[in-house]
Amino acid sequence: MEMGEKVMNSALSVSVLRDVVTRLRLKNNHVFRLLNINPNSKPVLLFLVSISSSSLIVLVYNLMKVVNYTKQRIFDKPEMSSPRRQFYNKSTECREINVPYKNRNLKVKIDRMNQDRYEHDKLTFKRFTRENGSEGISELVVESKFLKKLFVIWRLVLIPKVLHPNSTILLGQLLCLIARTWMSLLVTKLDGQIVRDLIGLRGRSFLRGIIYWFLFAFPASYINSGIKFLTHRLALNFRTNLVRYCHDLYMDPRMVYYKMQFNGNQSEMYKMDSNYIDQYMTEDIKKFSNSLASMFLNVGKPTVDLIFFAVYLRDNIGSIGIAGILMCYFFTGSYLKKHSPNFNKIWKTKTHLEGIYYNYNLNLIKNCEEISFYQGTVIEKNKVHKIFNNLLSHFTTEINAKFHYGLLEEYILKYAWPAFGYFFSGLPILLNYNLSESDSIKSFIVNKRLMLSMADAGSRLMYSIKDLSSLSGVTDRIFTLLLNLHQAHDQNFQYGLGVNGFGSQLKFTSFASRSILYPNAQAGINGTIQTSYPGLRFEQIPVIVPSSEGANGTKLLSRLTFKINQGENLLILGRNGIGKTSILRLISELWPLYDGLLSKPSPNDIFYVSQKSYLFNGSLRDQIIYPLSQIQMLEKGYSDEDLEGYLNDVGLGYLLDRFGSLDYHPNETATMLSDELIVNDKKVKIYNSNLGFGDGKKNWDTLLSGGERQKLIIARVLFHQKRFVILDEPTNAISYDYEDAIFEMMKAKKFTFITISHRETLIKYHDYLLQLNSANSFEFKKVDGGLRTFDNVEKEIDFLKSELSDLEQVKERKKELVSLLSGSEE
Ligand SMILES: Nc1ncnc2c1ncn2[C@@H]1O[C@H](COP(=O)(O)OP(=O)(O)OP(=O)(O)O)[C@@H](O)[C@H]1O
Repeated sequence: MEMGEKVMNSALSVSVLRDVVTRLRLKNNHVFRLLNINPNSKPVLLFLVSISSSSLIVLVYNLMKVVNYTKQRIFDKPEMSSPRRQFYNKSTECREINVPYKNRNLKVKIDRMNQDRYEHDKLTFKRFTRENGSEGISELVVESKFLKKLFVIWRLVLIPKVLHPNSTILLGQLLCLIARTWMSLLVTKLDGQIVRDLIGLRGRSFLRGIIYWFLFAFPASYINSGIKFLTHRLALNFRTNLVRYCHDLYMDPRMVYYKMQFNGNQSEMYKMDSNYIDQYMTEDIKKFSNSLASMFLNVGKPTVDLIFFAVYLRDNIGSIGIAGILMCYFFTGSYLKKHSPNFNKIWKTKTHLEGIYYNYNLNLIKNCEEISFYQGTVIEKNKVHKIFNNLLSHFTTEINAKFHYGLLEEYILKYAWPAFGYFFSGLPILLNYNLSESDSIKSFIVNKRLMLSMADAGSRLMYSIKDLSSLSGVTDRIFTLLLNLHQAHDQNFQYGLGVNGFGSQLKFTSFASRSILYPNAQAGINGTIQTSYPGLRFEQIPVIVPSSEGANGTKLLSRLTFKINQGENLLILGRNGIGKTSILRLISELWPLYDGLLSKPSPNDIFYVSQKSYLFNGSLRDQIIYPLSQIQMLEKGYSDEDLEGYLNDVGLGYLLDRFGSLDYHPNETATMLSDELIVNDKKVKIYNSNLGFGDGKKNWDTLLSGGERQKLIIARVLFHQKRFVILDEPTNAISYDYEDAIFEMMKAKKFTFITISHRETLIKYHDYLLQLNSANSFEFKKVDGGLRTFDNVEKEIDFLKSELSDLEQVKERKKELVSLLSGSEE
């Protein structure tokens, strides 16, 4: 109803306007005559065009709203909602996600990831590194490879094809800029006319000039706001493209977010500290998008102005005059540029130091409890002061450099250039004695205004060098980010080699050619991984920390060999730092297999539990079902009652009483966002709390104790019911009685589990023991009914002897203590 009214109003406004125009132009022609206005003059026409086009835009906008509203009413009935539609829309080949907006959920469509595109783009980056080498950091005001890098980002991410919405916006921006400059010329002429009429005491003409001025204001305001709107829109589109591109690479199943730490670019040109990737992905992308979008405005506007004004001025002051002005601009501008500080370097250092300062504060918040226990306030304060002082001294250097440059800049751009303007605009009047006084004033006003506008355009162009310099710095950072992401995303990712390994097929090259290219990386990734194996088998596998040294890197364990079948549980024991978790990293393919054969079940049949309990910002339910969503859980046929059962199994049933329900979210506002959907023919309420919104004040890590967190993770294991579970120290914070119950339960539920632990007491729940003694020594044994089995009698005798000697030592110690106690009593 409301829509209909809006359409009617817009249609009415257009017809009323047409009516008014006809009346004004035809019937009331005498009004124009009275005011001395020409109905066909540019101000009148421009005024009418801007009014009618804005009415048209309002009409089209409202019509589109009505069409969309009707389409939604007819096609998107709520009862037709299916859970699939929420995540993957087959008809449109895109993913839909819910984004909270004004107390409701907006469905945002995200195009499906096109792997081929990224593989193709990778080639461009590889070619770039090959052709441009890896020279040191640029000392120039604008980075030496700036344009090349910008071109790569532009072509691959910002505007990947000619017919792209962003090209349309750019074209619109250019047209608006030309229109604006043209209108400035008209206004300049009008300005001269008004002053001439005033001096010549021509009242009616003066009044006409004022009316024209008011009429001009309409199209000029439209165009100025249009330029600003298009600039903001373009910046937003650039940012969206870049963020999605980075997320596609970073959040890939190839686990780029993990591998980034091993991407060791040594060259300054491509170096990136993965600890600060958050700053690259958030702040830098935002800065890059904003400064690139406004760069068109900052450079494009004065350039268009300069060209237009110069051409127009040539008619007034002649070619020699205009050449003189431009020469003055050129020489003073070059002088200024020569004395400009390296804003590119200044900006890059500032960003880096700010990143360190920001990360330090983040770390302090994250570890506040630990630091408080250690009473580490003083040392932390010293550290933060040191970091801030570095930032402060950089700011001081920057301010000083800017001050000196600013002096020169102000003198030349603000005062010298307008002085040239006055001089050259006065020349025609001084040299042309035949002009009347009012005509020479008009000519002077027009020329002066044009000169000042030209000087202003020139100085804006010079000021934009500073912007260009910081754009060059941020382009460099964005290019480095994309390059590093592509390197870590490469199928043949060469750990630790960075640019040297990017694009090289080390795996397949001959030993001789490899040692010439990379003297340290003398052996590549030669291991074989076999999946869908009904068990776990390690055949002659070395455990090596990934690095540029390749297979010659730090060897934690050598030639590890063991095998278990489905249904047989394994315990891995060993001292701290021997490489237990690293075995898990090999199985999950986070680390490369440099040699040997690894046979493992299909990835869908394995569930990994890491040493640190990973709990995140979401509801209690989300913690149990991670990494599934609530809809996926319901689709699989699980209900909240099942989850409550798992919580009871691990002894956390009381959490339901404490928090009220599984919907509990540490951040209450997040649970308010809900959706009703039909899943498996049942109407269910879906909470979007797993979107991760929260104020961060309360989280599961602070709400639960260490043991409770581990129990919650075990509930997660029970929920997923994968055949193979690999657990890294899963119960080290859980009391012995519950540890017993948990392992018994997992055995009863017929999980095949591989446990990494220090606790020998866990042997009784396992069928096999892998005892890691040192880098070159390990024992793999079958455990029988909780007792160790031995390969030969000698070994069993040795074991019993050591146990007996331990017992003897204990007896001796007991005697000593008893005698000490009796002595003290006496
Ligand atoms: N990304 C890495 N870069 C360099 N060294 C690493 C890396 N990850 C692990 N290491 C080293 O590998 C060694 C084995 O680590 P791992 O985590 O496997 O030990 P662990 O046996 O599980 O020890 P713990 O029982 O204390 O958990 C450690 O000395 C560690 O410093």
